Amino acid sequence: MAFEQPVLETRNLSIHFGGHKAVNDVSCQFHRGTLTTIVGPNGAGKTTWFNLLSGQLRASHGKVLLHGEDLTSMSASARADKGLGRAFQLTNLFPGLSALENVRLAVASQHHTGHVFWQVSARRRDIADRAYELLQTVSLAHRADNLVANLPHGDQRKLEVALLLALEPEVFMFDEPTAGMSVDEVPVILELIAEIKARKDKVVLLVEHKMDVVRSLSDRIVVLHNGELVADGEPAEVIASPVVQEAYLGATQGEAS
Ligand SMILES: Nc1ncnc2c1ncn2[C@@H]1O[C@H](COP(=O)(O)OP(=O)(O)OP(=O)(O)O)[C@@H](O)[C@H]1O
Repeated sequence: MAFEQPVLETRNLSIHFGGHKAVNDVSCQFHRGTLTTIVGPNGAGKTTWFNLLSGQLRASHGKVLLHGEDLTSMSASARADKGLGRAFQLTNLFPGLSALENVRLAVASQHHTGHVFWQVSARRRDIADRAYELLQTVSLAHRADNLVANLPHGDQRKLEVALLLALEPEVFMFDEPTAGMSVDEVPVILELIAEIKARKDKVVLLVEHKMDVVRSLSDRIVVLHNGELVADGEPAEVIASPVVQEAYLGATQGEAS
């Protein structure tokens, strides 16, 4: 693994809002088959760094590379086409369509076949089958015909994961995927993330505050504090490090323990 080229890399990635350095000089590499959790106290720069990766924000300085290709000046949609997939906390769902229609649209966007008449109906069938299969994967088959606007919050979050799976990205980015979910809904999402990790062919990046989740899923933890990368390594080692204890005890007492 150490000799493999990284799938994703940031080099000196920075963004400044006026004089405030929200992300400052962050360099790290992510390899295929790994799950890395980005932790840090509130305001540390985690979401901003995600935004710089996915293209919602443009860097003031530094680079984002995917397989060595510089994506830094590309739009968010161009980066998504290249393989950077991000779950967007419900903003990419169509509330007026059913759960199945939402997934079908995402699957259809990935199927580029010809327009020969006999191919069209076979293609439609494939897309519908795949969409239904993805709903089953996220335990939402029973909600297939429900309008998204009427789904409980937890089901909407699951649907979002189905949309992300439909896009078959190479890099999965999850920003607090279980936020706002009831306790009984959380395991479905965590198991899905664990399954993606178990496939060993993807890069998974997770922003997460809950330390039990971080511990159970992560191969590696990156710690941001005041926009800077202050620790990066194996979970047990990073969690025990003075810099993490201090960062967490300063802002979210008890969570790092
Ligand atoms: N568009 C913006 N303009 C000005 N300041 C911003 C902007 N976006 C983020 N910031 C600032 O950058 C810093 C990092 O914010 P960010 O949301 O990335 O932190 P975070 O680690 O994700 O926090 P949380 O855990 O609370 O979600 C904060 O001080 C925030 O106020």
